[in-house]
Amino acid sequence: MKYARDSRPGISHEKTAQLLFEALPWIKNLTGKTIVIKYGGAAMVDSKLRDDVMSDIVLLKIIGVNPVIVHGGGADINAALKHYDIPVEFKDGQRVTSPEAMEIVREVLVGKVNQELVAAINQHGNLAVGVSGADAGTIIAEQLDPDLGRVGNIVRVNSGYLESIMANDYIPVVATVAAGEDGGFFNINADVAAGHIAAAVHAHKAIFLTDVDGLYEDFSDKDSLISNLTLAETQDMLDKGEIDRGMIPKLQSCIHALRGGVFRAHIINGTTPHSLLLELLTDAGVGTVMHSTEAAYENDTHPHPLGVFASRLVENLDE
Ligand SMILES: Nc1ncnc2c1ncn2[C@@H]1O[C@H](COP(=O)(O)OP(=O)(O)O)[C@@H](O)[C@H]1O
Ligand SMILES: CC(=O)N[C@@H](CCC(=O)OP(=O)(O)O)C(=O)O
Repeated sequence: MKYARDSRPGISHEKTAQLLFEALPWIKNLTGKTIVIKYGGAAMVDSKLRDDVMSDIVLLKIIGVNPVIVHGGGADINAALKHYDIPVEFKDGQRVTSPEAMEIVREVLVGKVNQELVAAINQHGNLAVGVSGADAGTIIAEQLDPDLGRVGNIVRVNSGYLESIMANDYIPVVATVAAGEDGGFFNINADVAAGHIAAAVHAHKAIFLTDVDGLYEDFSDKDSLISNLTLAETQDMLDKGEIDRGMIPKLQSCIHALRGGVFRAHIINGTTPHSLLLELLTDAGVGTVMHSTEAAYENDTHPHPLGVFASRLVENLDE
């Protein structure tokens, strides 16, 4: 015999139902669309969090979204380089990559992080396929700058392999090692790769999961989190030179993606539990959204106070 379940502590059945219902227009809008999710090393703080992020991506897949995961692993690469006594150095968010460091980058990104993410997803059913950017010439690169060593500038993305994986209903998980035009491998910043891949697969959205809540106008002022930006405003932020560290390639990639046809780019905190679901399936949203066009900017009501779901629902169902 079982007794009736209590509702969740502090949340009434009505509120739970309301929150579930709120997701409906967002699900309707996202079903069938491709979304590129960049999962950065800064948000891979532990295996529990990583597994939660992968579960959220499985949920998105089940509701009909086509996710493409492009992952980093900068923190793991740093640890491995230190282990082998190889210097760790960055310039404008790009790792200075000697040929011996490139070997470690491949081992960590393709051999470790990629397989761990694939395994985490496949616990929910065999949905994920691991891909190195060098596979099927998916990412082709040339040397970006001799001072950066084996860091690649993306020459082109051949999206056919990724598209065939999605067409067969699998989730591609991409490690950002590129095939070099010189026959070697190149290290590609995962933000940069995500922006190029998003444009190449005609993604509806590109979402960057990191360890901060989004883009701050002034990173030292925690009250300056920006919720919405136009493409021009995003470019302005970069041009002003006030952004530094890992945020530079992220913004450059958002701009690349938006100019390449992606509708919206988001930066959200991957260390906040279920931030992907909160950003994609609730009215309130949680991070920074950059819009490809003025119309996209004008039409967005993010962040919304909870409670506008009803008008949003009617609006979306009428489309
Ligand atoms: N204006 C800014 N707003 C938000 N983050 C910023 C800003 N300027 C610099 N950053 C830095 O960018 C970092 C995110 O980039 P990074 O460390 O490369 O993360 P990931 O591994 O997720 O790519 C943040 O932790 C923060 O220190
Ligand atoms: C050229 C370059 O900087 N490549 C990056 C690739 C991994 C990455 O981008 O990882 P995150 O997303 O965790 O930062 C690196 O070597 O760290």
